Amino acid sequence: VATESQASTSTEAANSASLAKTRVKRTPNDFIFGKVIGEGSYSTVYLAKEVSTQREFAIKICEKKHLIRERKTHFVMREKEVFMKLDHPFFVKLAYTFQDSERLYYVLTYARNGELLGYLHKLSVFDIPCTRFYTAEVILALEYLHGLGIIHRDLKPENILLGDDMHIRITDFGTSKILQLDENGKPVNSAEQKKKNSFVGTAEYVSPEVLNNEPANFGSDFWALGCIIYQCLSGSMPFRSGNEYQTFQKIVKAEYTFPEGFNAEAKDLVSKLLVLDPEERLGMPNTGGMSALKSHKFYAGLDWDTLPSSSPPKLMPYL
Ligand SMILES: C[C@@H](Nc1nc2c(c3cc(-c4cn[nH]c4)ccc13)C(=O)N=C/C2=C\CC1CC1)C(C)(C)C
Repeated sequence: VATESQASTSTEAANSASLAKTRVKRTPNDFIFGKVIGEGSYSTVYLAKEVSTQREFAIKICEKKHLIRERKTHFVMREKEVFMKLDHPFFVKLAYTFQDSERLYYVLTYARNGELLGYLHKLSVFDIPCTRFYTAEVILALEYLHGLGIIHRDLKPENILLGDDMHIRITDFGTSKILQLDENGKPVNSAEQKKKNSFVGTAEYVSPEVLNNEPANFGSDFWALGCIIYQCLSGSMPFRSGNEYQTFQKIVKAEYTFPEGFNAEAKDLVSKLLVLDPEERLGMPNTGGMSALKSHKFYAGLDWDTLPSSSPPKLMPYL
């Protein structure tokens, strides 16, 4: 009996030790820092290698003094809150966080194949299969995100990264909004949720309602999706203009045109997303929700359920 109980205590000891190991806080010395892979508005993201495992990560570093001076602490808190909620293959994951006296460190997935935008610039436009595939992955990501009550609010090709497997990894949640949902997954209609936006997205992708200083809603992400589909197939942005003011004038009037030869099904889809009234955009409850968006003829024949495990189409330059 003694040996048995000894055995069990030693296994317990081993388990709790291994548990403790995963909980032990890392320090900057556990990593070798490499190139800067991106600058956020109050942070820098570095490529880094974990010494003990040789695994590569993206590490976001924020200066505490700068955050406090710029009153951005709530942004990093919100971002961490969002990352802790996310558990889906199409999003960058937060592996660990730690801090030293001056800085906060966020250890995140390194999306080895970089920004979708990089491929779009290299190829200038995507063909129909690639546009269908990658925008469908964005739709699945939005379905998951909105299901958690989270609005991305700054969706754009720079924030759609690509993993080793060439599936998407969406990132940059510093400016997301978390809505409280009722039992049917609908945003609760509260004063808090009607609060004005403390943030405006990137000019070319920002929605009319955000420019009119109305609260962002899930529709704001569908507007950005419309801009992204247009950009994948045309190589340019629907509301691009000489300067930001002119761009905003076009957005609030949903004033844009399609280039010659723009795919007809995609034209129909984009025209149902770039709609002034957010409630009337495809994907919103009034127009049949996510299932209506997923059954649009542009995605005819696409198997939504196997998408995350399917092999992505080759992003090929036109011959
Ligand atoms: C949009 C974002 N850009 C990026 N954010 C992240 C990357 C990332 C990687 C490349 C890349 C990889 N290979 N070549 C380029 C280019 C841009 C990246 C990554 O791997 N892992 C986590 C990231 C972000 C985590 C999130 C907390 C900020 C900004 C500019 C805000 C840094």
